[in-house]
Amino acid sequence: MIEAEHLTKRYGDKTAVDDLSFTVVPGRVTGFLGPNGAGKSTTMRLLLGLDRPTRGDARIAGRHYRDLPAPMRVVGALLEARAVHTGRSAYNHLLCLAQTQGIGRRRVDEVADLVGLTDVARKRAGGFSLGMGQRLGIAAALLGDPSVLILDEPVNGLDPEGIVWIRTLMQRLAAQGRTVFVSSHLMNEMAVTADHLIVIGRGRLIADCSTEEFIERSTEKMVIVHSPDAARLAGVLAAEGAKVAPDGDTVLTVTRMEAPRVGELAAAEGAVLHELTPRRGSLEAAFMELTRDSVEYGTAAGPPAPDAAAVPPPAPPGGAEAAPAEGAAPAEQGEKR
Ligand SMILES: Nc1ncnc2c1ncn2[C@@H]1O[C@H](COP(=O)(O)OP(=O)(O)OP(=O)(O)O)[C@@H](O)[C@H]1O
Repeated sequence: MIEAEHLTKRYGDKTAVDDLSFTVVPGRVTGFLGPNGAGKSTTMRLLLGLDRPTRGDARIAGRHYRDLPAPMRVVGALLEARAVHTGRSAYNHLLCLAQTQGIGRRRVDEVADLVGLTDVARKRAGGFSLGMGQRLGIAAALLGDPSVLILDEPVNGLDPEGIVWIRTLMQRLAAQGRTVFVSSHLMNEMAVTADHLIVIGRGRLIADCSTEEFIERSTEKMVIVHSPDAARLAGVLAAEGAKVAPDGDTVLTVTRMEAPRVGELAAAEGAVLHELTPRRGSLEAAFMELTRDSVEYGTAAGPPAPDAAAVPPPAPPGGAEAAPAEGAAPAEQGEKR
């Protein structure tokens, strides 16, 4: 378990983390989200004892990081900054880390294999691509077979195959009963990876809930209807309280009404349906909505519009109402700044 209690970090006048309290429990992947500068990396550094809180407490498995007797066996971490000895081979990098904690060569071979680095393990880590570097960092995080994983942007630099691989790995580690705490800016990826979310903005807690609840809280569910009788159906649905936005002659985006009810009304009207698809809002749209006031480094034009699934279509003509829509033992990690 990871626990933050009234965690606060100030750098001069800047409050990077502001009275943050949350718990990350085992058995699920918990996503850690927030706009740029929200305080995610600082929080992770505080958890890992790389920085001292100004106030509050951060514990892993019930202890401060510095009090863990064999930290790598309890918590594996991948932080954004890469901290490898560039002249050393990947294998030797892992071996050196392992030796600091009495971990044997067999485990080094195992993790190199697990992250798909066996073929290049003897190559100089300094020549690694960003994606290979991430894999090496993840291998280092896993060395001690820890029950807690703290991963800062692990997907960074990975190709599509690598992204699927890390997603599957995180889900497998959580299913084994481990605590997996992962930050990312890739909303589509988090939507399919994280069961639970902790969202912060300007160092403060914005949400601590399931991914599904987070999306439902701030986006509207919608139903996409394809029908050759769309115009007639739009009137019927709007009269029954739905918000209907036509898209061309045959497509309707319906909100404020569930798919079964749309189907029933279509049947009663004798309207032919070619498609009736319930669609939930996107995590990206929910994130934009809930963090709107916390964006520190926004552009003058504001954040870009969320994806189509959640964008309100234009007002329809005629009648129908418009719808809205490294592992390294952290001590091995370099300072981010
Ligand atoms: N060592 C430091 N000295 C001064 N300010 C810092 C330091 N570390 C972080 N900050 C500031 O604290 C705030 C939070 O930074 P942090 O890197 O934790 O955010 P983040 O959520 O990880 O951002 P990003 O998503 O861009 O990586 C930022 O405004 C940052 O400039």
